[in-house]
Amino acid sequence: MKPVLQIQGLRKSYGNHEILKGVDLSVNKGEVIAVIGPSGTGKSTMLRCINFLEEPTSGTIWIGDEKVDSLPPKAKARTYHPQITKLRTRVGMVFQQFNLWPHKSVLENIIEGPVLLKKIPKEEAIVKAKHLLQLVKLADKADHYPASLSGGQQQRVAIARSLAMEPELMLFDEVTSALDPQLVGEVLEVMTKLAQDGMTMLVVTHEMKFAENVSSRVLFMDGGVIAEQGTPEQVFRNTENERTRRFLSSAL
Ligand SMILES: Nc1ncnc2c1ncn2[C@@H]1O[C@H](COP(=O)(O)OP(=O)(O)OP(=O)(O)O)[C@@H](O)[C@H]1O
Repeated sequence: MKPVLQIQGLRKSYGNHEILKGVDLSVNKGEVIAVIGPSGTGKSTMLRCINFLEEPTSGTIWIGDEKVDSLPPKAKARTYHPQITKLRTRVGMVFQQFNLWPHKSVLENIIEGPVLLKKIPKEEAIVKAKHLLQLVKLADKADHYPASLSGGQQQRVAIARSLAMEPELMLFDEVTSALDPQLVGEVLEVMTKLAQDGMTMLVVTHEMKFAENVSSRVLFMDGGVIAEQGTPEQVFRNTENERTRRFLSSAL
C-alpha cells in the first residue's frame, strides 16, 4: 500500500537561514509518529511544509498519490486555490493556539469546514459533529461559545473540527504547550484514543510520556534533519546517539 505521507530531500530556508536540511520520511497508514527535539530545529516547519502552510525550498512531499509541490505557488495559496483546499481536507492540522471562530458556537465551528469546503449537507454535518463531540467528551457543549470554555476544552473542539473533514493524516503541533498543566491530560487522552482507533498521526510534542507510551515511532530532529528514528523503546531506552541522549536527559 502507498504510504500516506512521503517526504524526500525536504529543505526549507528563510533568507540565508536553512532550517530544514534534507528530511526524508515515509509514514504508513495507522502509524503514530512522535516528533521530538530541541527548540528551533525545524519540527514545526516540517509540519507546516506538509500542509503547504510553508512552501518548501526544495524536495518532494506526497500525500498519497498527490505531490504537494505541484501545487500553485504560495502567493496563490492564500486565495483558497481548489487544489490547496483539497490538500487541507486530506491533511488536518491542530496548532498550539486553538484558532476557533469566537463568534460561532462549538457546533458551528465544527460543521463550517464540511459544509463550506466539502459541500456536505448541513443536517448530515451536524449529526457527524455531535458524534465527534462525544469522542472528545464535549457532547454537552455544542451550543457554547469558545470564550466560555477552558483551554483544554477549546483544544478538544479544535481536534473535533479537524476530524470533521475526515482527514487521512493528522498533524499536531505542540497542541498542549499553551495549556495549564492540569488541562494537558484531557487533550492527550483524546489523542491517545485517536491513535488507538487507527488515525495516522504526526505529533510534534514536548510530552515525552506521550511519545514513549503512545507513538509507534519516534523521530528525533536536531539541526534540521532527522538525527535518529526508531521505536519508543529504541529511542528512549537504547539510543546510541549522543545528541538524543543529551536531549532526553534534559527533557525527561
Ligand atoms: N516565517 C519564518 N521566518 C523566519 N524564520 C522562521 C520562520 N518560521 C520559523 N522560523 C525559524 O525557523 C527555526 C525553526 O523553527 P521551528 O518552529 O520549525 O522549530 P521547532 O523545532 O518547531 O521549535 P519549537 O520546539 O521551539 O517550536 C527557528 O529558528 C525559527 O525562528
